[in-house]
Amino acid sequence: MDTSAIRTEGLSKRYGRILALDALNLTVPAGSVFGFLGPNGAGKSTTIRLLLGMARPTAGSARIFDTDSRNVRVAHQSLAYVPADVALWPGLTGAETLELLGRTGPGFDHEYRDELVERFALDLSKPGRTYSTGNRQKVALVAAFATRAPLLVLDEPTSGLDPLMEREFQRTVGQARERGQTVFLSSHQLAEVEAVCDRVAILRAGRLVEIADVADLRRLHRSQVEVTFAGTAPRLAGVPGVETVEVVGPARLRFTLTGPPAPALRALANADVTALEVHEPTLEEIFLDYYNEVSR
Ligand SMILES: Nc1ncnc2c1ncn2[C@@H]1O[C@H](COP(=O)(O)OP(=O)(O)OP(=O)(O)O)[C@@H](O)[C@H]1O
Repeated sequence: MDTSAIRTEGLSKRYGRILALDALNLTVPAGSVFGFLGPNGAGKSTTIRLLLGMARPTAGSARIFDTDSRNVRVAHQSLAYVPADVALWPGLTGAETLELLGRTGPGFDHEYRDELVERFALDLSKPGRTYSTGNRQKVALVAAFATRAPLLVLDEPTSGLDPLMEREFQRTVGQARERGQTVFLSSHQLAEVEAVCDRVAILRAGRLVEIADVADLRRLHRSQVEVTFAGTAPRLAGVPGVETVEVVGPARLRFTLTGPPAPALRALANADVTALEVHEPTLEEIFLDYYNEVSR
């Protein structure tokens, strides 16, 4: 039995002359919270459509647990999906909508659903046509999280939520992780991905440019280091990983550090360092680095 919730092999999709997705190899371990990032047009929604069996791959394949994603009837017994643009039935109330979605999904935890309705401050008595974008998103989120689906596929699920609700969303993702559910989260909100995801994939122009644990990504990318010293300045020229050394005060230097810090630490150990500050890059800085690098 495969322990991945999602596994794609050479997954490709062509729309006429546009290669929207180019041989994607992606493994999402079961039980992980996985971020799926990329600028507009990178191929995120195309990937999600292929995973859901809503589009057919031009080449390659995708599996949801042990089922080919084209086998929609079986694959959807293990997943719940929140689309980027949630459309609700205009004439059904929120309560009726949740009832309906509960019956079509892979099972429903009614008690948890009621708790989520409270936490997301949802008024279920109104008809769908009166819900704002954010409230439609909340209905879809509650419906998805209240299933016992082993895999939740969320496509930009919080773009319409206010900061309080965003916090509630993050808490709910944490609870899904505790239950052992897998969360696949496509998002433009990098702080959100940073807060909830264990692992991320970065897509650009249909290609995977990075896939790594969030902690490793931070470690491998540029950190800003500030050193205060007494006496002679540490000699940092030519030290592997050290770049753009700047003097920022009479006894203070700043430099960027990429990769393992050992060579820089050895160089600093030879000086009388009185203070050391390391600023690790945010996911946003890392993302912009990738984006600028490949668009240059
Ligand atoms: N049905 C379609 N017909 C033709 N081209 C398409 C179709 N769907 C997507 N594309 C193209 O495929 C590429 C990837 O689009 P996709 O919607 O997957 O990107 P995305 O990463 O989801 O972007 P966004 O962040 O803006 O939602 C784009 O160049 C897009 O124009």
